[in-house]
Amino acid sequence: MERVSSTPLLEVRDLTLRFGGVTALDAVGFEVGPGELLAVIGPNGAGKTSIFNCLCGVYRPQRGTATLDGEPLLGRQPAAIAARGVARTFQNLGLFGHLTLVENLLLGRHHLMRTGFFSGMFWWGRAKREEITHRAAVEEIIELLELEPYRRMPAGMLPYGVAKRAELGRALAMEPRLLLLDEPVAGMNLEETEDTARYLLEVRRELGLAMILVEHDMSLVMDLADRVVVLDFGVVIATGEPSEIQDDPRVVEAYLGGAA
Ligand SMILES: Nc1ncnc2c1ncn2[C@@H]1O[C@H](COP(=O)(O)OP(=O)(O)OP(=O)(O)O)[C@@H](O)[C@H]1O
Repeated sequence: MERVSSTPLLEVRDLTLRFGGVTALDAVGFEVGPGELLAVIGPNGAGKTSIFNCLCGVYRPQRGTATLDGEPLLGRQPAAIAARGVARTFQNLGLFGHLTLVENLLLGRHHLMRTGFFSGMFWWGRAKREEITHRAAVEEIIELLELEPYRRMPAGMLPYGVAKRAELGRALAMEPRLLLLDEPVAGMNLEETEDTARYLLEVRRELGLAMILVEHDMSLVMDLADRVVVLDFGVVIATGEPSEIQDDPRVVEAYLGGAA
């Protein structure tokens, strides 16, 4: 498949993260082009989630760089990284259970809101206009992900597959430039998995968003990814298009080794 652009949106170089004696990431490097969907795969403990935690500012790697459109990401606070356009979905859902779906999506836009509570009281005209804009943006996402029937339902009461979709919606509400998807189909049945693949393709088609997908479901990875990075014990052992990766002996070995 043709690469989307030659200028990368995200460039990760030499990323190295250690926990005591454990090297979770060892000089990891990869790029994501604008609009590209890059999958990161590897056996349990290979370091996939650690990459996300570094990119989001949760972990501080000992070495390496990560730039988004040339701007450094590492060393910043998670909120500052989110404000620069990196959004993430969580394996175990990052929704507030007692808030409705719409409220959760509005919260996702918090960093885009310019009117605080007090200025909202005094400048109600501007605050009102701002709220209308944010609600309209949220409604567009609800429509895109076909979440209309669940708008007013507390997130904690959503069926699992719908909650995962709402989680995707919360991340999209942040208007990211790069979306990090952490096992979006974990725990889903086949039908929910196929639905999720369809929604991800739709998001990509409509928004042209660059994404990194960490996922154990190989058929989803092979169907959706433009390129795949394979990690094993914190080291990148292969990078390529899905068809190239599938037959790579190092990849087969890493997976068989993991399963043995
Ligand atoms: N906070 C931490 N403290 C200590 N060790 C950690 C921490 N986070 C990750 N590790 C270690 O770093 C390595 C990589 O873990 P990571 O969770 O990134 O792997 P993964 O590929 O996402 O695994 P999985 O597929 O099981 O989610 C593992 O050896 C793990 O035990």
